[in-house]
Amino acid sequence: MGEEFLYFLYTRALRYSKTYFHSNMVDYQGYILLFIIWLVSTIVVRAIFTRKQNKAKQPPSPLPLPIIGHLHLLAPIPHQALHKLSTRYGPIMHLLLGSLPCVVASTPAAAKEFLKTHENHFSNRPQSSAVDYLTYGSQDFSFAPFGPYWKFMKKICMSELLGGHTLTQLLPVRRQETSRFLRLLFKKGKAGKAIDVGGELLTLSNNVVSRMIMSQTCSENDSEAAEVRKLVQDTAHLTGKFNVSDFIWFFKNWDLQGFGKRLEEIRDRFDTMMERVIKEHEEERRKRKELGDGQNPIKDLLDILLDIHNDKNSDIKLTKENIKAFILDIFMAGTDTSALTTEWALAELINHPRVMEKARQEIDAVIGKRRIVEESDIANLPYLQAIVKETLRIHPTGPLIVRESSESCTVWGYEIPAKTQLFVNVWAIGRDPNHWENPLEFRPERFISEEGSVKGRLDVRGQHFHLIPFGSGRRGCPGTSLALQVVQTNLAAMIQCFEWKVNGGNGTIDMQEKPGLTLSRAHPLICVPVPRLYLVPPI
Ligand code: HEM
Repeated sequence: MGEEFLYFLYTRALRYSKTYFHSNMVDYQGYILLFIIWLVSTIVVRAIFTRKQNKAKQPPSPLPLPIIGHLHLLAPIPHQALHKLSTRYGPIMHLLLGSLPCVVASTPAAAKEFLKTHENHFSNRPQSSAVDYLTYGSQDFSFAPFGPYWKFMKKICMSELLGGHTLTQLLPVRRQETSRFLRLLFKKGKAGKAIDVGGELLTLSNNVVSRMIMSQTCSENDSEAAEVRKLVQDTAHLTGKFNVSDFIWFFKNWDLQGFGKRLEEIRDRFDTMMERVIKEHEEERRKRKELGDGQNPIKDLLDILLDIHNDKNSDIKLTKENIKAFILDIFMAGTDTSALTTEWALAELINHPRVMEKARQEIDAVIGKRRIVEESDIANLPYLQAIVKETLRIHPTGPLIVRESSESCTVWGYEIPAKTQLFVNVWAIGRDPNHWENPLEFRPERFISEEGSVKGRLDVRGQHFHLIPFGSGRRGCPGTSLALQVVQTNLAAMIQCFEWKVNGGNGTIDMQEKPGLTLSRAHPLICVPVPRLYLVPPI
């Protein structure tokens, strides 16, 4: 009823303003009428909101504005704004984002309540029109509702696609890409040239993921690699944009910002690339079969997915659209998250020379100066592991975990209706002074036990709710092992092989953040990698 009344008021306002502007009349009465409509609708929204709050006990909330609710409070950087609001409204808040009801959990206890105690109610993710379109009508994995398809894909992810066996088989791919990356750094460093660290790390992680997914197809060819990178960047850019029609029911069927055309263009580019890559894989597989090649070649992720697609006995029929949408998921979830984590870690180390030196001493003591650090060395580098944990605590590259309630439930005595969006503020949780001593200080020692080993108690895999950079529970990140391997190994090699010289400024790095889905640096990290050890990375 309230919504209908509001709709009536706004259609009137809209019609009036159209007539008004079209007739080009300067009529002060118009302003008065618009003002009255705005005032009445504000009062109505507040009355509805307060009545609803009284009816069902809802978490505390600031007063919403008509139409936009609390959207205006999320600027400029949502996780920071939500953190600030939580200091006033508490660990569980209720917000209206346009017409969408949301709850925000900002402490470890609140996160545990939603992600563990009420996991069954919060195992879905909300849909957005951009993601729906790009994933062939939500045929992907990351946004699939919790159900048979998601369970099937999760099992394959953990047992095959991102499981230990596949990661071991694809180790040479990661090793080769690290070598390429280090060679480039040596070349630039010897010439005294500065690099954009974030840009080079993004190329590295994109190449690793491309090659793991579809073998040499992308990274052997520089223009194809660049094409994939551009696609990933464009997709991240568009899906990270605020789309009015997702939040304000009034504009649901309008494309006010002209997203439709851009989405179409990106999906066409992605689809053309995927069709070509799938065709090449199928051709290769057919040839191998015809030749009766008894050898067991190393399978990339696309091979594994095509095997399932062709398997008549598979529990679930995997369509080509499912495969393409899954690959898009992996590109989106697995590339810039790892690159950004490494970039934040290096920025912290440059700002904390004592920590950098201690990490270097550890690496030199364990590996020596005659070879470059490898993935298998990481287990023997507890201080390096602590640096990565400390980075993920202060700079979690997925700062907000986003879920949606599948049915109504009661959390801490609050009524949470079905279809409520949940934001778990991982960024705020990592800085909670009730759980972290001097939370804003970068101090990896907090993860080291007295005898020098990593404190086993504090893991990043979702068991300890004051450190959940990879989420928690069944919808937690399936790429955690891969991400940790890639980040730790490349960071270790960057510490071992180079001194990092910052051009200009007073030698310290600015740590400001920039808005976006993932936690990016506001200013690029530009440094000269001055070679420290003259080791030639093998190809
Ligand atoms: C430092 C790197 C990374 C960070 C910080 C990160 C963080 C996250 C977070 C916070 C979530 C949401 C978890 C939840 O809802 O509880 C997530 C989901 C996901 N991540 Fe990662 N991630 C990283 C790397 C990767 C990599 C390398 C891959 C794959 C190659 C990956 C694949 C995924 C997928 C597919 C999901 C969706 C899972 C689902 O909905 O069931 N991530 N990640």
